[in-house]
Amino acid sequence: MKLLKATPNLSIQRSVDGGTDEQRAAVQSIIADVRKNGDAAVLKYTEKFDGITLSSIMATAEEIEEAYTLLEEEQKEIIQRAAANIRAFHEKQRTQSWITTDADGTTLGQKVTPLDSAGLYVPGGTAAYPSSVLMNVIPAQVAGVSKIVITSPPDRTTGKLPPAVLVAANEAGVTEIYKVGGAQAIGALAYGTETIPSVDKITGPGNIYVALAKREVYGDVDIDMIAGPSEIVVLADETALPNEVAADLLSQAEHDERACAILVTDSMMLAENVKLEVEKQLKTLPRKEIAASSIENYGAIYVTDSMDEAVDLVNQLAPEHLELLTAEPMTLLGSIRHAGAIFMGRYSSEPVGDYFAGPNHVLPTNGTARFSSPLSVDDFVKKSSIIYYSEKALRKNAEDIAAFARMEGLEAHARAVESRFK
Ligand SMILES: NC(=O)c1ccc[n+]([C@@H]2O[C@H](COP(=O)([O-])OP(=O)(O)OC[C@H]3O[C@@H](n4cnc5c(N)ncnc54)[C@H](O)[C@@H]3O)[C@@H](O)[C@H]2O)c1
Ligand SMILES: N[C@H](CO)Cc1c[nH]c[nH+]1
Ligand SMILES: [Zn+2]
Repeated sequence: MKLLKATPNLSIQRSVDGGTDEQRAAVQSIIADVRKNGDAAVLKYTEKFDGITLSSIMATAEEIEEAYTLLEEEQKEIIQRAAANIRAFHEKQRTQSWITTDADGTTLGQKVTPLDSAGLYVPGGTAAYPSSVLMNVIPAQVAGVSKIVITSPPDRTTGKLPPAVLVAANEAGVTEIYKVGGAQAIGALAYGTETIPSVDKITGPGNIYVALAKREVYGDVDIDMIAGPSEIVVLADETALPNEVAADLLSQAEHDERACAILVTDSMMLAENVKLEVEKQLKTLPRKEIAASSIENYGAIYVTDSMDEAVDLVNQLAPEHLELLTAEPMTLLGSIRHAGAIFMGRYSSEPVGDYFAGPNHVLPTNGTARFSSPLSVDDFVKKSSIIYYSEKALRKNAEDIAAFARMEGLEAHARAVESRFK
């Protein structure tokens, strides 16, 4: 892991580059093919990229039933307990319609309406993500979306979805689940096939092909964000324990070879000890090749001259996950401006949020926390403005409105308002 002295104008290496020309071209051609040839194209790309011929594109009731027999009772209960926490948190995000009326009868408001349909992508190339099922489904349900479907890549050998994914979906109340991954899944959700319905919004994280495909279909449907590989920044002082810092960094490095794990600290002693700990702990991980590659290429330890400088650097990084492992994390919270989720203190290790606390784990990556937010109930609603003017209100304001219209050279606008009083 690189140990570097932080400099004021640090150029940050990002792990997402918008894909190569070849990847973009491949994604465009997959989407065009799915748009034109529907299920046949979906099946073709599933064979090509997932190495399996599907007997059914949709997960069957038998597959869902079988999944329950393959999971231990305790595992089902963990899924249920996590779901309860995630639901409780997202219930607090509900936004209400509102309306106000003033003395002359002017009534203004905002009507909140759930989206009619949402397609939730659950990644599955190198790991199964039942937690991502819950993190996508629950906010959509709390928002009141009536049609919710899931897509996720099938297992290469069985052609089925991982049992935990099927159980999480079923426990959350979704049974329309398609065994399709990658750009072909996104194309199908955007434009529909004989089997897979088109939806109004596609959410959920995925690899570069999924990300590029979401970018490609945006505008025809809505998307939540382009979520890239996982990232963690730990901001720590000399009170942090090196083994805990290293463990937290590795928790995200094991996701993906392009995941990004960074320590920012004002303590050279901590920096050196974390470096040693990362090397030691890495060796014992089952996914050590993935984590090692992530740490080698995108991992870094930055040592700053002060905590103020460290906080500036964190805001520059705008990470997906930020851990504050300092003596008094609360005192730093006000100065953190850019982070998808902020984990406070040593008992709030990042996986607490990945699985269980309740806040969403689909978060802005790649510096986009500068301007975007975690997946939430807001992603699954839209707002309409409500305008009611009484005769009295229009009389009072007609002259201003008509004059404004003429200022823009739009005579028909002015006359529309004046026509009420002719
Ligand atoms: N932000 C979050 O909440 C969150 C949660 C879980 C995972 N993740 C991230 O999601 C990503 C998951 O990636 P993944 O690959 O494991 O699963 P994935 O489901 O995103 O991608 C697998 C699919 O990619 C397609 N594909 C593979 N190679 C291809 C090629 N050469 N050409 C065209 N398509 C191809 C295949 O169709 C396959 O089904 C990781 O980066 C992980 O860090 C993020
Ligand atoms: N850390 C991931 C988001 O970047 C979410 C996740 C799912 N499972 C484990 N982790
Ligand atoms: Zn994670």
